[in-house]
Amino acid sequence: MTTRPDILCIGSVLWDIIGRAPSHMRQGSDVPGRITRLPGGVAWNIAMTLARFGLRPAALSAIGQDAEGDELMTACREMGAIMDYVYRSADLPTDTYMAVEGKNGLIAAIADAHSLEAAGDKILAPLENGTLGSEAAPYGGLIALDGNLTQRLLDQIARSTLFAAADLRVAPASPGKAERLMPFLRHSRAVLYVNLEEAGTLCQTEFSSSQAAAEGLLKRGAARALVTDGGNAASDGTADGVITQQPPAVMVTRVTGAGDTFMAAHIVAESQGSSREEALARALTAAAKYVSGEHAT
Ligand SMILES: Nc1ncnc2c1ncn2[C@@H]1O[C@H](COP(=O)(O)OP(=O)(O)O)[C@@H](O)[C@H]1O
Ligand SMILES: O=c1[nH]cc([C@@H]2O[C@H](COP(=O)(O)O)[C@@H](O)[C@H]2O)c(=O)[nH]1
Repeated sequence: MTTRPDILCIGSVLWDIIGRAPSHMRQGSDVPGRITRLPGGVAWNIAMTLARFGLRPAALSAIGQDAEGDELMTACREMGAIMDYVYRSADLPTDTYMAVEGKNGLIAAIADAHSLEAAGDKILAPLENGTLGSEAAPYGGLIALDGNLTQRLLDQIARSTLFAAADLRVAPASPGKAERLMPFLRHSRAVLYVNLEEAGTLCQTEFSSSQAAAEGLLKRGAARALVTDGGNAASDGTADGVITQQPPAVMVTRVTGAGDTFMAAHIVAESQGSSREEALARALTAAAKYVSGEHAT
């Protein structure tokens, strides 16, 4: 029997193919380096971070029935996620993300999430067919949703009765995909996790602080917004008001994944009954430890 998940992570679970070179790179560079492959996708990254904090995540995604898909399923299971609810497509290939990083940081990346997009609402079947929920008895637990899904499906989710009882936590997949989360601005219960740039994209403006961004998102109709701003103060805005806290000052050794760490730590804190102030402080502490290289993975 499958263990009951603590949280569903809906969105991209794919292979990350990352090329890293120790030299400074620019367009057209052809240099020696290392190429690695590991499970990725925003939903997966959130799932793994949640698992690190002690929750048992289940993924809802589309993975091909190809050899890459079989290997991905095995790798994800070995890392502790429940993969039984994943939609395995017979005719769609397993998705891939490819990035090139030089000494001077990320040079470029391409996210090929076409199979997830093509699978559409098939990935949500377990929430409808009674496996995890149904129209009559919607899933009532935590859900982390990533913005790799199509605008159309995100729109459908925002209005669906299948999600009416869920504690929905939403994150954009990349700054370029932030506007796909627009349907959740007027959603009565969704919690948005965005950085300052993504908040600006959603509100079609530029914000100078997380507090202003949280207020802006609330004004546009968001029920709740958590806004981070790197080493600057982060905010949690609800109808009850905006709480703002300064992250601990740390020596930064890595920033990729800081937003996922913040979100996962915040969800875990609230699932353990923390107040809004406490949850924000715990998320900032976890993200500070992460960027300073303390939980190196
Ligand atoms: N330079 C930094 N100094 C201290 N904390 C940081 C720094 N960069 C990120 N963090 C921590 O990580 C959180 C998320 O970072 P941010 O860069 O806003 O998210 P994203 O990775 O989504 O762009 C911040 O709220 C903060 O707690
Ligand atoms: O459009 C997308 N871009 C990036 C990702 C995922 O985000 C991570 C890289 O994000 P960042 O560049 O923020 O480190 C990778 O795991 C990648 O698979 C994704 O799911 N969708």
